[in-house]
Amino acid sequence: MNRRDVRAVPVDEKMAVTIKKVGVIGSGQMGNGIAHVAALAGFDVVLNDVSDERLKSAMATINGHLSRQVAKQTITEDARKKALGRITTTETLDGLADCDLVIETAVEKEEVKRKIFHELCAALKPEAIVATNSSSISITRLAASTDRPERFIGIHFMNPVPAMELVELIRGIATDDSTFETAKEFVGKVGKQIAVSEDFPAFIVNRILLPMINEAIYTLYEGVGNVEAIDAAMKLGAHHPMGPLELADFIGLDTCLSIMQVLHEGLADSKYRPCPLLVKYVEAGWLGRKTQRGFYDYRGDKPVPTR
Ligand SMILES: CC(=O)CC(=O)SCCNC(=O)CCNC(=O)[C@H](O)C(C)(C)COP(=O)(O)OP(=O)(O)OC[C@H]1O[C@@H](n2cnc3c(N)ncnc32)[C@H](O)[C@@H]1OP(=O)(O)O
Ligand SMILES: NC(=O)C1=CN([C@@H]2O[C@H](COP(=O)(O)OP(=O)(O)OC[C@H]3O[C@@H](n4cnc5c(N)ncnc54)[C@H](OP(=O)(O)O)[C@@H]3O)[C@@H](O)[C@H]2O)C=CC1
Repeated sequence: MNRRDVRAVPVDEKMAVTIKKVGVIGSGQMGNGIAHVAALAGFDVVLNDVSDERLKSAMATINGHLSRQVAKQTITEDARKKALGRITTTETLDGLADCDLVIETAVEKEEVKRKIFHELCAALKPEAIVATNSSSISITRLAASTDRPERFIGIHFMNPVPAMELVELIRGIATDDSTFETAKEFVGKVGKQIAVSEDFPAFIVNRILLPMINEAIYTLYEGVGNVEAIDAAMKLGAHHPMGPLELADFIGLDTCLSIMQVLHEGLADSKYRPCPLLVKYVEAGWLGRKTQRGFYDYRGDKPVPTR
């Protein structure tokens, strides 16, 4: 049977799912953003994280971003209130039991994600779809840690979620057509465009973007330019909206390093070697904006370069 024949097999109607309730695991910048756009689009959202403190701060952040949209008149005050009202929070994966789609957005560490999927699947109904927002990790490998590889998919949002138009969709080797179509419909409903990527390390956007950021860090490491010069060069000389070092701080230096490690290991090519300076910043706990320090120090009134 060739691939076309496999795709022609009708899906089991009993297993088809209509997405009404969306679970989001991890309330960091991506989880907040996905909860935000899904709630605005009318989905009920359950946001999960490991502590209540994190969840409270996430709800405040989401409200802040929604309020900014009200101030800019991109949404109404009524839409803000309704969206916030659609989001509930939970500290346990059991709290996601009645979700139709769960999107995992915890840290970019394979062992953390595998553990989450193992626990999550035990709580979920069999027809529910499980997705990961991973930036780089093999969808096929993550799917294999679940009880439903055919109902598992990569739904990769970009940061900041409310502002970026693109979502990458990545099928694992076992992802079935109905899961792909349901994910595609969901992405359309939250107002984003899709790019379909094959399941290779870091997919499309990060395969191209992260080596550029890593090269910018090498440029800093080798003393070709300082932080200010490198960012100004790429903003003014290549019309990037953010300089590569500012963008690395925005993404999170831990996430940048994890993506480079996945590229380096997965493609076994020395051109993806993470810059030792990136490793040093992560080892220092200087992870960028989220820890107030990275290539810039954000503790004062305005960001100050750290090199
Ligand atoms: C690592 C991965 O796996 C993949 C990735 O995501 S890689 C990262 C991809 N992202 C980028 O490259 C971002 C590059 N930067 C940009 O495009 C722009 O600097 C930016 C959109 C972030 C901000 O643009 P700007 O013109 O300076 O800001 P501003 O006018 O204030 O904001 C534009 C919109 O973004 C929203 N926004 C900005 N920052 C935000 C944030 N942190 N969270 C949520 N929304 C945000 C604003 O609310 C605004 O929304 P509306 O259009 O609804 O009003
Ligand atoms: N940053 C970016 O630009 C993008 C990131 N991504 C991907 O999205 C995912 C999340 O990234 P991002 O939001 O930036 O990361 P953050 O570090 O901002 O947030 C991760 C969140 O997940 C929480 N968390 C950790 N372990 C668990 C767990 N076991 N259960 C529930 N929550 C958990 C963290 O809590 P605590 O801090 O307490 O550990 C934190 O609140 C990663 O896979 C990343 O690669 C995708 C696109 C863009």
